[in-house]
Amino acid sequence: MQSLRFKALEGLAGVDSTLTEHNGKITEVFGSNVFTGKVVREYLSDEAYKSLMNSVKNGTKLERKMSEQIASGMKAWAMKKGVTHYTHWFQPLTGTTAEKHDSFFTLKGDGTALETFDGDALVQQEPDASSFPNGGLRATFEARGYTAWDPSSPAFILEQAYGKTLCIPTIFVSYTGESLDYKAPLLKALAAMDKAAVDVCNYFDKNVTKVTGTLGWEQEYFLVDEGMANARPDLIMTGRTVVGHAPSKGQQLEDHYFGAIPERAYAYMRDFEVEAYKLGIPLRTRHNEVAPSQFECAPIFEEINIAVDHNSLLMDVMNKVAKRHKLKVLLHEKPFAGINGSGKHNNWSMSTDTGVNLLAPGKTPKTNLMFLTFFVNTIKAVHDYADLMRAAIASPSNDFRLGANEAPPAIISVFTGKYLFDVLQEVKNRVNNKFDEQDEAILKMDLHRHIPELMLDNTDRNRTSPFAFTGNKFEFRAVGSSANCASAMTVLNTIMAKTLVDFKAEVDGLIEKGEKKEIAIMQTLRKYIVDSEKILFEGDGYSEEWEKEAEKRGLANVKTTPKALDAMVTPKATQLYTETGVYNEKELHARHEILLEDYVKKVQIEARVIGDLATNTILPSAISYLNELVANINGLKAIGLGDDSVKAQKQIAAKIAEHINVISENVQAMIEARKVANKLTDSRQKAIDYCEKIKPYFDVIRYHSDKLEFLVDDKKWALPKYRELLFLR
Ligand SMILES: NC(=O)CC[C@H](N)C(=O)O
Repeated sequence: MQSLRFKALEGLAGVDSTLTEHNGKITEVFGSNVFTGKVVREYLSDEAYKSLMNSVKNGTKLERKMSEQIASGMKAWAMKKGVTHYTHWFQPLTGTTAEKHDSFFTLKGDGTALETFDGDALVQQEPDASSFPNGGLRATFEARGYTAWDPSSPAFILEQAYGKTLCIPTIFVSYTGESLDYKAPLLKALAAMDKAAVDVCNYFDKNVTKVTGTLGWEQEYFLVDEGMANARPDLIMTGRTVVGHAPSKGQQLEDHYFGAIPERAYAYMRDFEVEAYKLGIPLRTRHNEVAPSQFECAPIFEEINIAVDHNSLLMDVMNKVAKRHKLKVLLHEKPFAGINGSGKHNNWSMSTDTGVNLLAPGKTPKTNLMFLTFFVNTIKAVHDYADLMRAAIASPSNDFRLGANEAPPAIISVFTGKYLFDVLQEVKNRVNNKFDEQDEAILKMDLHRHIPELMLDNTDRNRTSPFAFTGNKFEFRAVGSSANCASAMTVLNTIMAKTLVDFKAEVDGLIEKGEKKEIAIMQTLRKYIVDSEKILFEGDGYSEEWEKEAEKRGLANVKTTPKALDAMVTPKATQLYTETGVYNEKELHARHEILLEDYVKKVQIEARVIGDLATNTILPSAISYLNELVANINGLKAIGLGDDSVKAQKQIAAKIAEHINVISENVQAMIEARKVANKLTDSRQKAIDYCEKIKPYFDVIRYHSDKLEFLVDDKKWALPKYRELLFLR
């Protein structure tokens, strides 16, 4: 029987990349499936509209009467668009989105069939949630979980080939109120940051009443022909290739980055973009990324909560649309060894309701000082809680990516660019005890005039930095491509909230002692710069010198997830999260537990896939070729040829036999190691065991398998090769 690999290779030629989707203006479709803007006005009474807007802006609870009206408006809108079902749409800790559809259809007591959707159904639902990760928060016998409407993220309609569903973004909490999803803590972190930042803004501008966190993510991904992906059980089961000999040509010619987009990928992009536009996801850019078959898309930045929802939604849409194009989209951080992995760089900033981006250098001395305040506080926050930033991006898949191929290392540092680095030094050197308001120069530092220099730093930005300032925002580059941005954003906004609260307390303290406000701010900023400057790093994050230097500076370099997660449950983290109200202690421990379990399960699945592939795919190919060689060697000898004539074949046969042995032994040893690890009851210890005792087998098995791939007759190799996966489309 022909192997799937060769069927897939044959099938490739028949792929049609014609573009059939919407080709008109984006504005014609943008937001057409979202209950927002004009349609909300159209379908709601003035009263309901006002109370909804108020709830969106200030997080106030909606009166029951209002939610009835809103539900009825939403239903009318959705039904006009052909929707039959609705669902609460949420983001449990599985890493994917969740939906459970209910129809509008109902039967009344007298048998009348009606379509209904009331306020209760809008506001709260009780999905049977026993099977979501909960880290011990709920026993299965009391597994009730609630989804509750988040009015700040608009409802939308998901279109599938056979129907349309009204989706209501919700948070997901346990019966006892603990959060079980990504969104609930994120909303709390954003509220904490808002309050703390407004208080600090008011030093400079009394009119500021709200500060919103903003996020612009960049989604990197790979595209592989579906037929070929189907012939790689590792890609299907784990999202990455666990074996694969390096292709002769990889990314060394640097010819893919920003190159002409291949027709098939382009058709796919256009198609998912249109779907995204309908959902109000403001995609703006698309391009080829560095690795062959790697691409990126990015939207215009949005309010964090919405941006997070949009990214989760887009990942779903990308998966679905890929099917139509007979493609498989890989969102894994490192689908292919040896070439670039995929990140989801999170561009983060904060902006005021007076229209000021707090991380953009201002035009006047006053706004400059405000910029400097938020800039330095961010650096201080990252310095003080670098371990939590590391934990926020920890996942088994991101572990493969960090530290190579333009992905930052595990050491958390901040890149400011030379100009601002010098400004910080200047503040440090000039703001001393004698510093007073006479020192005009420093208070009136004209950062705005230096924007060209800032921009230069920005374009020259450091690709090895996990957290880089890029002119008017920070780019958290360490976030992985498959991650839910909420993890990174919850941490960042929480640590920002806490740092700003402490900052304000210090400044107020100085003011109470009679210090002038600007001087008090400057002095506190100087202190913060001194306290946190060891986190600043402008050089090559991959270099050995940096590893050594970072160690000298006392910066952590935690390379693996199980240990990186320790940071979540330290007394310092507990204090941070309880003080800011983002997690209570129970929730924190549950989350830690969930992430450890997730680690174990994912590494366990990989180990199984590697064992399976080695045993029933790789070794049989090698043995079959070995049989041919042996037959040939015997045949040559039988016709009277001497040892010399079979020399090369004997060498090849010996090598193949050796690789077969090593693989087989290691698969066996890995299974034994798993049995030991599986008996451990402590999740942390189990995760560490999986990381340190089981994962090392992956590399050994892979090494020998890749050698076999090189030696064995190409026709006998069942798994599509890197050169095919990466270059044929
Ligand atoms: N050019 C780039 O920004 C590459 C980034 C890289 N793919 C990463 O893993 O983050």
